[in-house]
Amino acid sequence: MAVFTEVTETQANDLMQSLNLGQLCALRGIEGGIENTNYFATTDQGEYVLTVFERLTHEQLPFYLFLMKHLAGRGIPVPDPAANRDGDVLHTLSGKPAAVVNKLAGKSQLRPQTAHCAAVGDMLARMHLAGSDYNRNQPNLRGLPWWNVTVPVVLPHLDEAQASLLRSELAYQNHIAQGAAYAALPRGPVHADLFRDNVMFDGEQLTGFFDFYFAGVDAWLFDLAVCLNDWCIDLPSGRHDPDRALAMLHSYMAVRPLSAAERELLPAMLRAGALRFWISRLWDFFLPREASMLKPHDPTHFERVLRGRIDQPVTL
Ligand SMILES: Nc1ncnc2c1ncn2[C@@H]1O[C@H](COP(=O)(O)OP(=O)(O)O)[C@@H](O)[C@H]1O
Ligand SMILES: N[C@@H](CCOP(=O)(O)O)C(=O)O
Repeated sequence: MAVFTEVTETQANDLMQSLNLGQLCALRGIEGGIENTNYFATTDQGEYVLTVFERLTHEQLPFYLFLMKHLAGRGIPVPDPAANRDGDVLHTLSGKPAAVVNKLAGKSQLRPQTAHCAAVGDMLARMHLAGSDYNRNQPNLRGLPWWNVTVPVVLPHLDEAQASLLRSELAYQNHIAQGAAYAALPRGPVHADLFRDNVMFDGEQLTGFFDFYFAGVDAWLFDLAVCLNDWCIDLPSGRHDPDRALAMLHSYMAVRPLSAAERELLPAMLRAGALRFWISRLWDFFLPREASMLKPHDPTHFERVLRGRIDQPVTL
């Protein structure tokens, strides 16, 4: 269970009251999640999610929280951070930054069909367009500069074949990032971690995107690639699933057609999306933070996905 920081009922009740969200009835730590402490907080007015941020700072958090507010205000189904009477959406609990958002309806669809992939593609494109006039700027903190710093830290833990793949892929991505096609990619706020466990569905109806705490300004195509790598693969092998991928791509492109540079770099960004999560999973696995009962994700999954993207590039 990912409760790194214990929150008492008195602390939670005081926070809910300061946000005018009513009297606390129940507080329950949420299992799952690996980054932050999350609680479901039920009051006499509704159901909310209280998050204590374990890694992100008071300086970084306004970018994410106001992005969610911006998107919610434009009709994208994302959690809307609650403000106190001074308009602040970032609060403090036990000396750490904290926020309260509305609880989304629905549940995650961990075995998605083409209809779910199409719904994600459609909403992802709408979210990109809705975020294009967001006025805060923060890079994707898990982007290329972080890969360059983190790869040397994890390399000593790998066998020679893995280390060689990791080194060569990092070199390839640095090369791609210096090219003209990469510079031409349309950019804006991206979710950057829109895995199956960060989307809610009611049947085939998409009810929300959440967990924006890896968001940042980056290439929109990178966001799409991260989704394709998680939603549109055969899970055991990591192999690309053409039916689900085309469903996602077509519904994305029906809202926002891809540019020539995006079509050209789709194979490279699929590799980048796999590399990013291979590195972070290796980092979590070999250099874990202290946490109660934290279960790191399997890094070898994204090693397989990356090898698949290199051996069988996916083109449009
Ligand atoms: N706004 C929300 N509405 C409904 N459930 C949520 C919401 N935010 C988080 N959750 C639940 O909490 C779990 C963990 O949240 P998540 O943001 O993924 O944690 P972490 O940031 O630690 O990875 C999710 O899988 C989901 O079940
Ligand atoms: N999606 C990432 C890990 C981030 O965890 P989340 O629970 O915040 O989505 C992965 O699968 O490696």
